[in-house]
Amino acid sequence: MSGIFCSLRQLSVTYGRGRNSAALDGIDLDIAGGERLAIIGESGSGKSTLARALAGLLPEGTKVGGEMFWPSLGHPPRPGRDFGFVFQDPGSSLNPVLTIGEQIAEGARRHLGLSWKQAYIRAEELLERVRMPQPDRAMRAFPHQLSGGQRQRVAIAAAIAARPALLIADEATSALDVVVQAEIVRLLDGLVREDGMTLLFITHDIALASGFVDRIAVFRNAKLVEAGPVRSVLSAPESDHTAALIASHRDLATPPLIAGVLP
Ligand SMILES: Nc1ncnc2c1ncn2[C@@H]1O[C@H](COP(=O)(O)OP(=O)(O)OP(=O)(O)O)[C@@H](O)[C@H]1O
Ligand code: NI
Repeated sequence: MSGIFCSLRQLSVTYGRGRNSAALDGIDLDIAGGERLAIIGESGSGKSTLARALAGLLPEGTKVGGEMFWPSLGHPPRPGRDFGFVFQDPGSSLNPVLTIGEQIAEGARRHLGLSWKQAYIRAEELLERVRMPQPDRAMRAFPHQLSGGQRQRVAIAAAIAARPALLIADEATSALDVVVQAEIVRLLDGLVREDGMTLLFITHDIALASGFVDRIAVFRNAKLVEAGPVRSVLSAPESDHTAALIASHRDLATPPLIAGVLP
């Protein structure tokens, strides 16, 4: 897939009641179909607000200005169908009283029009794709019986069950230890490549993102500071803020990371 997947023009978002400062202010950004785009920024810079705006998940009473275009979809994305969301805490997206199999199958059944039987077969295939150990047993397990990394694999399987065009990972690896973090990043990278999905990888960790994304967009105080290919942002950042973010990760300067940590 290529071409523009989504165009933002002067997108502004102000949450309702008692807030007069914008959470996003005049954002111009194009997202190409099939690209892996990292959204980087400090806490409160507006990263999750951008994800919610794209997904149409802003709370009621939020003021939205500017325009959003979806040239290839032709309509705003439908939750669960056109995009999948993976959050920091899979506990919040997984239902504690449903088996892993039930929750993954539900999305496939509803959005792809499969029978329960077909949906269960697809759910087990998805658990294999996210490299869940013993997928047949995992189908019958409940979320609390899994480790944090395994729950995140399940959340990813559920997010891609309906073959979305866009996958949004919002701090999806932040709660995991570095080894599991690297595994989940490698998994996401493989899945979006295989399926030609567009990936929005939201993180405060520029080093982690730089290892596998195509482009980086840096946010600060509701504004887009700069956006560009990983190499140019890392080697010649336009803003002092980006330079400072890079400087705080000395290991970013080492060639293996720039060349990609993922062989
Ligand atoms: N539901 C909400 N109602 C009111 N204000 C909100 C709401 N959600 C976020 N904000 C405010 O909007 C601004 C941007 O928040 P946002 O969650 O987008 O930042 P972020 O970059 O994702 O931060 P973090 O890295 O901590 O997740 C912040 O000032 C935040 O307090
Ligand atoms: Ni956030």
